[in-house]
Amino acid sequence: MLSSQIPSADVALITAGPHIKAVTNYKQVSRTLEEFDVEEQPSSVLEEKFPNLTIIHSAVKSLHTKSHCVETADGRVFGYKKLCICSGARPKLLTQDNPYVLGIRDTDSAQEFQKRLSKAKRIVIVGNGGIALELVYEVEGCEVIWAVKDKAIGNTFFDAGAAQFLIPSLEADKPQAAAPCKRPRYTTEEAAPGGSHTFTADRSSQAYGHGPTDSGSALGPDWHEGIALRGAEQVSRRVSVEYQCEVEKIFTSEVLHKSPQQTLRTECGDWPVYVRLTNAKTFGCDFVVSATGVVPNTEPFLQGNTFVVADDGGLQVDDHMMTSEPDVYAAGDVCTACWEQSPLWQQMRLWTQARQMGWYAGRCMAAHSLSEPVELDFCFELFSHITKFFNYKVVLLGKFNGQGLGPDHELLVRCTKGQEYVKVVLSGGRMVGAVLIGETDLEETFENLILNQMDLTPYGEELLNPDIDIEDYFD
Ligand SMILES: Cc1cc2nc3c(=O)[nH]c(=O)nc-3n(C[C@H](O)[C@H](O)[C@H](O)COP(=O)(O)OP(=O)(O)OC[C@H]3O[C@@H](n4cnc5c(N)ncnc54)[C@H](O)[C@@H]3O)c2cc1C
Ligand SMILES: NC(=O)C1=CN([C@@H]2O[C@H](COP(=O)(O)OP(=O)(O)OC[C@H]3O[C@@H](n4cnc5c(N)ncnc54)[C@H](OP(=O)(O)O)[C@@H]3O)[C@@H](O)[C@H]2O)C=CC1
Repeated sequence: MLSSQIPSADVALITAGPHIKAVTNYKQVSRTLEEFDVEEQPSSVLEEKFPNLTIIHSAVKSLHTKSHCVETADGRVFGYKKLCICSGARPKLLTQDNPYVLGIRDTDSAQEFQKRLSKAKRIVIVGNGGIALELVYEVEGCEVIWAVKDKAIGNTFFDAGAAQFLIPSLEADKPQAAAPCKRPRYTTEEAAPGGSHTFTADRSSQAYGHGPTDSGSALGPDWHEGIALRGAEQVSRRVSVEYQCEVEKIFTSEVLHKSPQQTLRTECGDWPVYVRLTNAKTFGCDFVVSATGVVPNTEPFLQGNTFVVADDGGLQVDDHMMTSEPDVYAAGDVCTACWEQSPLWQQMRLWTQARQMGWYAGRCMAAHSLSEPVELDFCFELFSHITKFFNYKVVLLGKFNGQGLGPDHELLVRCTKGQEYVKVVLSGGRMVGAVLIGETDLEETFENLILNQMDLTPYGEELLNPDIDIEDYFD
């Protein structure tokens, strides 16, 4: 964005990763919903496209905001007039430095996971967000114990109703793989080697590194397509969900050998590692996946500077994506949006928002350099996200889980088992959010209804009457 907005300026992209990921096949689905692919491209492709762009492959070691320069791991120093920090985030692991606890973020950590999984008979997945939802559905040939803090699955994206709709998909066989995704996989130079419910259906373990040099880009959508997520057993999918519990303790078999708890070993079998949950159950397993959220990658930038950091560890940015340090902007997972937000938008660390923030930060940097005014982009008016869980298309709009609305809201739900789940959040008779699972075709109409804040009281429950073509009606 920056390169195209000010062709006369020298723009440098400094990255610790070996590849550049570029947005391709961008499609504006509706006013705020968008879909796009992300492809790895050689630096030369971007540099040819933008003659004013230079790509530097080295990690930033330190930032000196007073003297306006950054130092890279290979000892070079680059001065800047304006800087945007887009260093992403890393997994917030349950415990650091435990060789049996893995996080998944980038290509290397995904490959390490795949390698360890290929020899595993049982794994424990902790967390109830995006990565856990993807893994429990995709992993085959290995028993999965899924420990979630909540009463229902997928708390970061869904309410209990949607979770109920999705759960039968864990029991059923996966549909035959669709046509292979045309998008190039996220590969490095070497190709990747090939109350409880039960549903049957060498790099070191610090698989995710913490230093700036070993942090690659986050994987993003479809990362598991084209890589086999298969364990060592002949079973298909077998997931047991342990609800409303957290991890109390993780200990290895050596600890068990030395402890007087031999009975535990007899009960749980002989495993490399054991996880004790707060529901008093202990599971032995081959390894644990900590899918417990992310923490912004701010370290190399903080030392010696006076950034204001938000409670979640992100660099605070204002409505021009500016941090508290002069001439320093931030975008994507590393930042925390601290402007007065639209009542229908919230930050979530997602690919879509990273693209939108990066794009808008580029516009702001260019406008400020040219002393031009710039207004907060329209994309921050309404939260919108399209994704896929359990092979269903999922669209989330606005306050899709009634976030921040308190008890003062109403829900309308329409559900056809195995086909669609539609939930609308109404506040004062106006639509403020929606969850659409399946091919509902309602996203554009609902987006409009949310944006125009029309009083829907007269329609009542008819709003979700499947016999009314609501799209036609509101057109
Ligand atoms: C497994 C997985 C699946 C996901 N699936 C989805 C999905 O389906 N939909 C969705 O919307 N989002 C998804 N996400 C989230 C999405 O990938 C992130 O929100 C998004 O990539 C954030 O973009 P970013 O540019 O801020 O950070 P990143 O993509 O993490 O990029 C940060 C970049 O900064 C570089 N870097 C870090 N530190 C330094 C340094 N000191 N010096 C130089 N360079 C540095 C890194 O090498 C990297 O290239 C997923 C994430 C994961 C981990
Ligand atoms: N399709 C998509 O859109 C996908 C998006 N992503 C994104 O990638 C990033 C990483 O994904 P992920 O790691 O799943 O993060 P998420 O933020 O999606 O989910 C983290 C989950 O872990 C829970 N949690 C946090 N700490 C603990 C703990 N100590 N014990 C047990 N549970 C805990 C959280 O609960 P609580 O919320 O109560 O804190 C939450 O349920 C996120 O930004 C996510 O949005 C990832 C995969 C797919």
